[in-house]
Amino acid sequence: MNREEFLASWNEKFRPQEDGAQLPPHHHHCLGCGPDNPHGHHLTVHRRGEEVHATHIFDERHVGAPGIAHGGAVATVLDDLFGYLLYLTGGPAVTRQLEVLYASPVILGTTYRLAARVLRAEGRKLYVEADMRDVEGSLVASAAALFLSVDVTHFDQGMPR
Ligand SMILES: CCCCCCCCCC(=O)SCCNC(=O)CCNC(=O)[C@H](O)C(C)(C)COP(=O)(O)OP(=O)(O)OC[C@H]1O[C@@H](n2cnc3c(N)ncnc32)[C@H](O)[C@@H]1OP(=O)(O)O
Repeated sequence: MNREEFLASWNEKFRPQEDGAQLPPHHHHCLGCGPDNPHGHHLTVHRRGEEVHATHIFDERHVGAPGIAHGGAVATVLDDLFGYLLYLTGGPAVTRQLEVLYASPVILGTTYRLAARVLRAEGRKLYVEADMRDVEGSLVASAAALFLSVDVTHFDQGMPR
């Protein structure tokens, strides 16, 4: 994606989102949610009140130990889900610090439910937390992160020169 395409989608992404709405992917090749990334998780995320929710099944592309999702893949999904809270807070931010607690192995081919929320905002700082549960409601992973809001020019650093 070039700078012009990225900026063109900016206002559309950060418009107010109704409760229950499916939220837009960060961009089409995003590892967490981009529909056109063949290696990606293709997360589909909805607003539920002041939270964002997703359902996810890890597959063989995400394997760590046999039959079990790689911890980095789990962190990717949690980090990307945090990125959806930005549609509720209204502007871009990036992960400064991410902590993941792995409570149980995440089994490939199994459905998990994820939810994330903002704990508090202090100036540019956004403190967020998320949990991932199996369909019975048992916690399998949780995460806490600090996001820092950035200006759109932050993303110039990754644009082709
Ligand atoms: C289309 C939307 C795009 C969104 C996509 C979301 C995708 C999912 C999320 C991601 O994967 S984001 C990608 C991974 N993250 C990055 O690439 C970020 C890389 N890091 C940076 O670019 C810079 O470190 C960053 C912009 C985050 C911050 O640099 P700054 O120079 O702007 O911040 P600075 O170091 O001055 O810190 C700002 C404030 O935060 C404070 N701070 C920093 N780290 C802290 C910490 N760990 N705990 C508490 N406070 C902290 C710091 O003390 C300071 O406080 P004060 O304003 O009060 O002085």
